[in-house]
Formats: sequence, structure tokens, C-alpha cells
Amino acid sequence: MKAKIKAIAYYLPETNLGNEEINELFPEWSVEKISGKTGIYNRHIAEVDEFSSDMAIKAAEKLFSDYDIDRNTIDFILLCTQSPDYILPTTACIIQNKLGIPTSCGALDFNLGCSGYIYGLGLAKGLVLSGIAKNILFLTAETYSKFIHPKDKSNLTIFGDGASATLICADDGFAEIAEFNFGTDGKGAENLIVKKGGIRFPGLSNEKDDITDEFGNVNNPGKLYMNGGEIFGFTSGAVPKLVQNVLSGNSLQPSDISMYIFHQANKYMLNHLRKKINIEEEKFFYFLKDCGNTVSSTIPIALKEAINSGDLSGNILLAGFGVGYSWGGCVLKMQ
Ligand SMILES: CC(C)(COP(=O)(O)OP(=O)(O)OC[C@H]1O[C@@H](n2cnc3c(N)ncnc32)[C@H](O)[C@@H]1OP(=O)(O)O)[C@@H](O)C(=O)NCCC(=O)NCCSC(=O)CC(=O)O
Repeated sequence: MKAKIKAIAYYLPETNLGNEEINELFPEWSVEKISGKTGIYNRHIAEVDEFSSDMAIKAAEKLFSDYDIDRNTIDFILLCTQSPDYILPTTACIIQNKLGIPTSCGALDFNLGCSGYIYGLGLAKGLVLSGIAKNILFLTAETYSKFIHPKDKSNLTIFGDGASATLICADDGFAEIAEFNFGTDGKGAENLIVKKGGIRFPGLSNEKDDITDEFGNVNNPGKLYMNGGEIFGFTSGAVPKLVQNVLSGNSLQPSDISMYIFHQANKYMLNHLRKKINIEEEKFFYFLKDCGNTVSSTIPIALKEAINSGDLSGNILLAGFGVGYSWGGCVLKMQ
């Protein structure tokens, strides 16, 4: 038996945040400076009353209608999110009910960021190959905008909200999910973190807790903190090794890969990785201009766009890396 991807869809919220608006707030960063550094021109931002379940449901409904999928066949829901609607219950349960998927399905959330799509494919493959499930609805959804401090220009330029839906089936689909490689280093936990709002430090962020650092950057323990330099250093070390491990785990050479689709962190990071790993530009997919870094949704969004562009074939190497630290990669064999 093989686990295969049968369908992918995604959803981006309607409200846009363009570089012009960010430049109005932070005149020291011109429109060109932002796009030149990040490769991002626009992000989509969830409405005040729009949450991860709402976005994941929209992505799933699009998947069902675009591919004419019968929701009664879904027997497992996986949701990757770090911005769940509630601490409990699991958001996947709310989604099962709202989508009208049969109660005979399993459903769970898992908390990962930019490596999350790869982990989800791994979990889905395990469920299929063990015979536990046949048709898995794998969702990713993040509303990072609700974590970002309005005065934090660095995170504002990079992250956007979004959701994706992928259907993984037993022996039915356009891409076989081949071999994986995973890694974790919790030493980096402090470098990408929202400290407040869990159980250790409960409560909402409060303006009086704002902290201004020596460079004038403002943050707050209830908002997203990113040490960009440290994350850059981690990624630069971990991802080349990850790619090597994924290639050897699949008994492939770099020349056997027809397209590399990495987590779309930002252009500066992606260009650095592409050059360091020595990947030809035409084999390296970029898709972040209009949506930014949507965390666990960047890979499925880019994969969908690469499929739409019409020339995806052979072996595709996916790689995700980020918060945790956590990383993972795998090969898709296009059918
Ligand atoms: C954030 C960065 C792009 C910042 O780049 P640098 O480290 O070079 O920045 P720096 O502070 O040294 O500044 C160098 C010059 O770049 C400018 N600069 C920095 N950030 C900028 C931005 N966002 N837009 C425009 N200009 C920017 C500075 O003003 C400065 O300009 P001048 O030279 O004119 O003074 C980079 O550190 C990076 O790529 N870090 C990794 C971030 C990342 O990948 N995060 C997501 C992974 S995890 C994830 O996605 C989420 C998850 O897992 O949940």
C-alpha cells in the first residue's frame, strides 16, 4: 500500500497588508527595502472575528468543491496549528462538526510551525500504512497576525495568515509520499516564542508589559518574539544537512530532484539556502510575494501553485524548518 496526496486547496483571508501600509507606519523601511529583503509585497490578515477553525473550514470546503470530494469518506482529521481557537477542546473536533464529517472519524490537533506540513504528511502516511485510516483530511491554519505586536515591523513584514487542506489517501492520488527525515532541537525554543497565554504564564498581552530594546524594537511577552539572526543561523546549519539526509534516505542524488519546495520563510533566507545547498534557480520554487510567510501553510500553498504552473513531475523535495527548533523533509514522487 502507498500513501498519496489526492488533492490540495488553500484559503487566504480577504484583508491585505501591503508594503505601502507598513512603510506608512515605519517610514525608515521603504516599500523597496521590504520587498528587496523579504521578497514579500503583500500579506493576508484574518478578520478580528476570524480564527484558525474558520480559515481551515474555508480551505476544506474549497478542497471538497474543487475536487468533488465526498466528505462522508473522511475517516481522520489532522490539524496543524499554533493558534488554536481554544486551549481545549482540540480545534479539529470543532472543525469535524462544522464540516459535517461523520462522527466515526478520528480528529486531533498538533502544535508545530514551519515544519508542520512535513510532520502532518508523516503522520498521515503512518495512519494510512498502518491501516488505521484511508482518507485523511490534513489541515494547516495560522493566525499569527493576532500574535504580532503592531509596533514590531520585522515580524509584520514577514508573516501572513492562511490555511490549507490536503487529502491523503491509500493508493489514490497524484503524488506518492516517499521517505522522511525529521529533527528537533529544543535549545532554540526561546528564539521564536509567544511566552504568555499558555498555562505557565496565563492571560492576555497587556500594553503596560511592552518592552523596548536597545535598537528601539518593541515587544511584549504576549506577542510573537523572533530572534531573526539566531533563526537564520539555525536554519543555515540544519537545512543543508536535512536535504542531504532526505536525499540519502530516498536513495536519490541531487540530479534526481526536479523541484525543491522549501518552507517560504522569506527571500533572504531562501536565497541563502539555495546558494549554500547549490540548487539551480529553476529547480527552486518561490511563492511568497502575495502572501508572505504563512507558517505551516507555506509548503502546501507553494506546492499547489507549483502544480498549477503545470510542469511538476518526477521527485519533489519538500523541507520545513522553524519554531521549536523543529525541521523535517520528505520526497514526493509525482505519479
Ligand atoms: C529576519 C531577517 C530577514 C533579518 O535579516 P538580517 O538578519 O540581515 O537583518 P539585520 O537586522 O541584520 O539587518 C540588516 C539590514 O536588513 C534590514 N532588514 C532587516 N529585516 C528587514 C525586513 N523585514 N524588511 C526590510 N529590511 C529589513 C535592516 O534594516 C538592515 O538594513 P541596513 O543594512 O540598511 O541597516 C533574517 O534574520 C532572517 O531571515 N531570519 C530568519 C527568519 C525566519 O526565517 N523566520 C521564520 C522561520 S520560522 C517560521 O517561519 C515560523 C515558525 O516556525 O513558526
